[in-house]
Amino acid sequence: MAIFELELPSGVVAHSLANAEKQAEALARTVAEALNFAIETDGCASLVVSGGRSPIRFFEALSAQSLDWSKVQVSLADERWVPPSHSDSNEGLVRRHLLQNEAGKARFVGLYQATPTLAEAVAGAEQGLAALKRPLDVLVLGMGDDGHTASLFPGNPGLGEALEQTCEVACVPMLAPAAPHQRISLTYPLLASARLQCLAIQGEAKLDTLRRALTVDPVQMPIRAFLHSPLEIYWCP
Ligand SMILES: O=C1O[C@H](COP(=O)(O)O)[C@@H](O)[C@H](O)[C@H]1O
Repeated sequence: MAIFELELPSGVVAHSLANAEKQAEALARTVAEALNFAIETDGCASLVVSGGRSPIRFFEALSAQSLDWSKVQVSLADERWVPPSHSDSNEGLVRRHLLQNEAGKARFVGLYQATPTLAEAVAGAEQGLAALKRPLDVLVLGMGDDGHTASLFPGNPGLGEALEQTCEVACVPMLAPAAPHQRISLTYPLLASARLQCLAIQGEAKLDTLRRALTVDPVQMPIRAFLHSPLEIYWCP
């Protein structure tokens, strides 16, 4: 199934790239252009990226883009509640693959704190996120095979509220059903405030997930909440 066979809501743009390298380059160019535009117009820019297994090439392509990185804030759509040195840490991933060389001058707004409880870490992350330029300039989402995005996982008690446009908090605690770590996720209104919203996915299985998501409610498959204009999907086989 090619991405163009999906009946996407009007205003959702789909880019089909030949391979992961071309996907990373195309997405990095689009993101850098939007960040440069924000720096020119507002003097600074905010970028929220996702973790997981797939964004490494994109991070490396983006870190090589010509940008005044000292004027860019970088934060995360979600985090596992583990220290940055842990192999599952999204902060660690971003530090290793994006915040390198010139891009190391960007200001990182992390979500992890070494607190006794997850609730305290979420409260600390909420305070840190207050410094993030809003509305966001750029959001890059990923998507799990169950239709989760950021760490907005189906089945979590606080999910419905986190997906509401009226949700007043920037982040919430979440638990992934099949993964060991507790999580912190940004909520829908902050994520969806981004002027440029991109979803980066790879492989036919993720197109199947997307096709299913188009037929259900966001609480069943949270990516559904983002499947509207101005989303741009970057897909490769
Ligand atoms: O758990 C997560 O998974 C999703 C998807 O990751 P991928 O490696 O399959 O692309 C990711 O978007 C999210 O940030 C991450 O915490």
